[in-house]
Amino acid sequence: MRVLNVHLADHSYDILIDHGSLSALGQRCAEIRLIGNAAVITNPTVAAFYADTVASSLKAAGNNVTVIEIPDGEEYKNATTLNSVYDALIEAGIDRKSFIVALGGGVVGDLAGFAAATFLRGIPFVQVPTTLLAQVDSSVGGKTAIDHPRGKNLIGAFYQPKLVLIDTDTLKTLPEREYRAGLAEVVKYGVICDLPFFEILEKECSAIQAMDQNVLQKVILRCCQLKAQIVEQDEKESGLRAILNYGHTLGHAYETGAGYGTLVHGEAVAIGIALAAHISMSLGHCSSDDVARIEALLNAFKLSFEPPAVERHLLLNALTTDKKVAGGTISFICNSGIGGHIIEKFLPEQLIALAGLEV
Ligand SMILES: NC(=O)c1ccc[n+]([C@@H]2O[C@H](COP(=O)([O-])OP(=O)(O)OC[C@H]3O[C@@H](n4cnc5c(N)ncnc54)[C@H](O)[C@@H]3O)[C@@H](O)[C@H]2O)c1
Ligand SMILES: O=C(O)C(=O)C[C@@H](O)[C@H](O)[C@H](O)COP(=O)(O)O
Ligand SMILES: [Zn+2]
Repeated sequence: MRVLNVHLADHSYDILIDHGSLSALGQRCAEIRLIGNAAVITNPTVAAFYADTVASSLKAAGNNVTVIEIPDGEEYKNATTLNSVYDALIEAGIDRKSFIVALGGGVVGDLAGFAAATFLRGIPFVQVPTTLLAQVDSSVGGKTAIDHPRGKNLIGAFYQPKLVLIDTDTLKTLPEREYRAGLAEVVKYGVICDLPFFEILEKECSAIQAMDQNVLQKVILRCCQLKAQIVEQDEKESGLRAILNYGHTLGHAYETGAGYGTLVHGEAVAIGIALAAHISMSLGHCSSDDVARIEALLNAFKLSFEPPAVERHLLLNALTTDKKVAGGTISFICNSGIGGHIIEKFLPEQLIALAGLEV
């Protein structure tokens, strides 16, 4: 098992990376004194594969377990679903000594995490991520949220989990499209802060796509390490943490503009990364060779970065609600070469023009 601690004063926690570890969840929770009533929040797709294992493990460790299913899809990461979760938590008698388990991808993790942050003004929660994207990114760092029709993750809280348990075996049932989407966030880490890691991704591209356990676990560990290092320095995104938003400014605009669920998050991020790389080049922050390498890696992971046709006003609307907007200007994350970052500021209209999306 690979173990990584996220050091955050009085709310530090472990990330446990292994294969076949789902059945030890109850024991791992008990080790950090999470025992009593557990509410497992998941969706029908994930539940069909893993809810029994998780519920049995929690019961064997002495918990009463309630499984709460929410509909599957980004289009349900909203206030209506959140309210239905609050109803189910009340119905199940969940109290402040209880805990929530988020079993699923980033949609379940973000919504269940926000439910945990707000229910009874905050109860403990554990992340059990079952997509690659959630294992390398969304389960770590404490961003929890629901979407608003006007923009992604507009209602949320910074609220850290008590534990992240990553069982890489769960990826065996993940659709290929979702696995590929997760690789976009993996590429992000290399581009913004780790050239040697980017080079490993180039070299190990086939092994990663074949889900070679050893290589895969190293990749997940490296992503979690990089994210943890950034979050430890700037938990609530007053500065540095914004670099984790590389590829997301325009990516989120496409994800929202195309309609939630049309592009999955990682696909939108791949589009955003390619656009950010071109903008970085036009500002002199990287070379055309760097852009070609970034695009080649996205291509190698079969990630399309061709932006779909989305009307300009929809992109602009989404950009104006981005959480990085302050005083009308938006902070935009550029890559500096490969492995570095620079933050620029633009008006949303300028950004559309710079990205060549005027038509
Ligand atoms: N909080 C953060 O820091 C953060 C970071 C990145 C992304 N996000 C958010 O995460 C969300 C995207 O997450 P995602 O890519 O995991 O998508 P997702 O949660 O929608 O999961 C993708 C699909 O895979 C299915 N699935 C999940 N695990 C499975 C498994 N093991 N086997 C079979 N099917 C499985 C799901 O039911 C879903 O249909 C977005 O809402 C995004 O905004 C949050
Ligand atoms: O953890 C972060 O910080 C990130 O920005 C990670 C992103 O991959 C993730 O998609 C995040 O939810 C985006 O945050 P937002 O603040 O732009 O909603
Ligand atoms: Zn993301």
